[in-house]
Amino acid sequence: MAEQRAADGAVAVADEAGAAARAAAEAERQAPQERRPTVVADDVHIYYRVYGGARSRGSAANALRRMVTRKGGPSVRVVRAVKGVTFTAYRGEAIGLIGTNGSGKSTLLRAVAGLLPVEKGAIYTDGQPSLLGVNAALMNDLTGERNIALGGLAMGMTPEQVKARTQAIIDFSGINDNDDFASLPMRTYSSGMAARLRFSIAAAKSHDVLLIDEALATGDARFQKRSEERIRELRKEAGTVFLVSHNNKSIRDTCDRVIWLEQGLLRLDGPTDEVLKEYEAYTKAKKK
Ligand SMILES: Nc1ncnc2c1ncn2[C@@H]1O[C@H](COP(=O)(O)OP(=O)(O)OP(=O)(O)O)[C@@H](O)[C@H]1O
Repeated sequence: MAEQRAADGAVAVADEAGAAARAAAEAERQAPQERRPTVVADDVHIYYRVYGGARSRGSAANALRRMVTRKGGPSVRVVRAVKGVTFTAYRGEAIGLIGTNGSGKSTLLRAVAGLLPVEKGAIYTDGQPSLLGVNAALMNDLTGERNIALGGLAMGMTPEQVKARTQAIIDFSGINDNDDFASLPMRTYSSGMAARLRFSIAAAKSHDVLLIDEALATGDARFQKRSEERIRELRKEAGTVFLVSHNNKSIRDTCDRVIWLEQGLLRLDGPTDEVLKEYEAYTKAKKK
């Protein structure tokens, strides 16, 4: 009997422990999904160094003087493109990056993608960020189909996955709407068609962190709508999307949070409507 009670007690304890473990697992499953950081930028500074660009040193006479006197090295001018930006991006967020020309948006995006080093501070990412810019490298002499294969493989798809998705990518891009352009070299595409193909290749895969630079601005209205829908889907697939754009409507339709950069500084970071309201007032005042 005593043994039976002990056994019952053990079962009860095991049940309790099991319930607690299940509750903890459930809490862990829910909580991190809601607020799991994917990109942390900690006081990020990014500088460009332009060689031969220093003021008052560029003339031929100055170069000759330096050669004769053997004084002074090659002149270097430092452009401080991003100056101490801090933010945390979470899983499931779509974040718009806005700011006037030269404010540092593309630079910050390239640094998040790991394509530019940071001078000071640090960027931490969970997962592999993929940058989709209008300049994303595809081969002009290869056909659209070959570029889809190359792009897909470069993003880590298997050859089978590439094969299975090629038609869907062509259809999404709309490059074959008027003729069979997929079998022609990319140099025969208009800039809008090429940008659409780049977007379609990148959007064919779900990304941990997808970085989009102005891609939506290049397509026509129908393609913009399709790509906005796809961005919403990518968000649901649990990634984080960053979108650099001068098109406030695209930002409004796609993003729930906006980071506003101005002259390399983070000016505002918050809900889309609030930040865009301030930004629109700022750009209006600047125009006057
Ligand atoms: N390769 C480079 N070498 C030197 N300076 C650069 C280089 N690329 C950008 N910059 C400078 O860095 C600053 C930020 O440029 P960036 O392209 O990040 O701005 P942006 O906000 O994306 O601008 P836009 O809206 O015009 O695309 C600018 O002052 C620009 O002149």
